[in-house]
Amino acid sequence: MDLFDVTIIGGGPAGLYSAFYSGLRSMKTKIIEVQPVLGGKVNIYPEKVLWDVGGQPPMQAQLFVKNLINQANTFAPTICLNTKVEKVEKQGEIFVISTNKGEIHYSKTIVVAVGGGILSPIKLEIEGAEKYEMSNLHYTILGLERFRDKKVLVSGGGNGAIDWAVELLFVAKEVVVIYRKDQLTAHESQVDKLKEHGVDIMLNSEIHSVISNDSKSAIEKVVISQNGELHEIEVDDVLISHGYNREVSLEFARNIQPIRKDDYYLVSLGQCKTSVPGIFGAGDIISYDDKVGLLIGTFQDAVLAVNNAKKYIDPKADQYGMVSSHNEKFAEMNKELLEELFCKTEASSL
Ligand SMILES: Cc1cc2nc3c(=O)[nH]c(=O)nc-3n(C[C@H](O)[C@H](O)[C@H](O)COP(=O)(O)OP(=O)(O)OC[C@H]3O[C@@H](n4cnc5c(N)ncnc54)[C@H](O)[C@@H]3O)c2cc1C
Repeated sequence: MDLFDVTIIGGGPAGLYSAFYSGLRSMKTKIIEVQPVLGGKVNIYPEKVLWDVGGQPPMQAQLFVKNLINQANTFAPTICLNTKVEKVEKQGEIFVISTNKGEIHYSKTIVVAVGGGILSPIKLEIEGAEKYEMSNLHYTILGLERFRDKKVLVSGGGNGAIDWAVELLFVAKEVVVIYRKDQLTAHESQVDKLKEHGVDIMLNSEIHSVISNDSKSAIEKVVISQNGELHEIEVDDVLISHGYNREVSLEFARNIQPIRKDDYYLVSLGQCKTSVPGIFGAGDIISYDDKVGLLIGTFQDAVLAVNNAKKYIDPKADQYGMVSSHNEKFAEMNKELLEELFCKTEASSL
């Protein structure tokens, strides 16, 4: 039996940072991820610029994911892609994890980092809307250039929608935002940017129907219902950002059953509240008072989960890992990095 100290279910930001941190704590680590790539839901906004990750310069999400994956690989965890965890059981002291491939994985502890689960965007509920997905109806932005000099209607008022609207300001000819509530719910500074650019923000508004071109392959006009009145708006592209449906199909054996609050697992100091010890949680899937569903939150969650997993396996272990500047695991790597930096400084001063 190939027994791991910790098996991390989900290879998004929380799972990736957990893998780095468990390596730091000398734990034999495995990540199991259902998608063919690591990075979690950050992969649905690859071109978005992230400004709010502490200590990082503003960077596109795809570079952030690349950095996260590199960091997660520091201690060479075992990584299983295209593998969906279907069931977790505990036999004696060991967790037995079954996957959709019929494989069984064995682990002393589990970190649940399944985030939003398996995501699919909430689609526009208009009959036949799917046929425009091949042309100008979008649920995410995979390349901003596509929208250069276009008039784009963005439907949605949360952070996802408004962040996209702000990104579009720099390429699109015109951006119009519509939202069904009477107030946008996104971060204030982003909303302010839209206002500064004079973006037309229609509140209490929903898409009523769409009017297509003669070939019926693209949306030409969107009919908006606002306070009972209908308005037609000409568009080049429509971006729907109404959130995501989540499939959280991970099953726990009857004798485990984590305590949930809505769809989320309740944790205390990284430990999932279940009837058996040894299951920890990190990232968007967990809930505790004032939990922040942002990237920075996932890192703190991961550290707590891993430190407590370490302590569970070895009660005599330190509660915290040594900070990287003092940690002997990095001594050789630090030397190499510093030498490289020194050479660069020498070269630039010549
Ligand atoms: C449009 C959008 C924009 C955002 N912008 C920002 C931003 O600017 N700044 C910021 O800080 N945060 C932002 N966020 C939030 C941020 O992306 C999340 O907080 C973060 O991705 C959560 O990481 P996670 O690892 O907990 O979950 P996820 O990223 O959801 O990763 C979970 C992983 O688990 C996998 N998984 C699920 N079920 C299983 C299973 N049964 N078996 C195996 N694998 C499984 C999934 O495939 C996924 O890869 C944004 C989110 C969205 C949707």
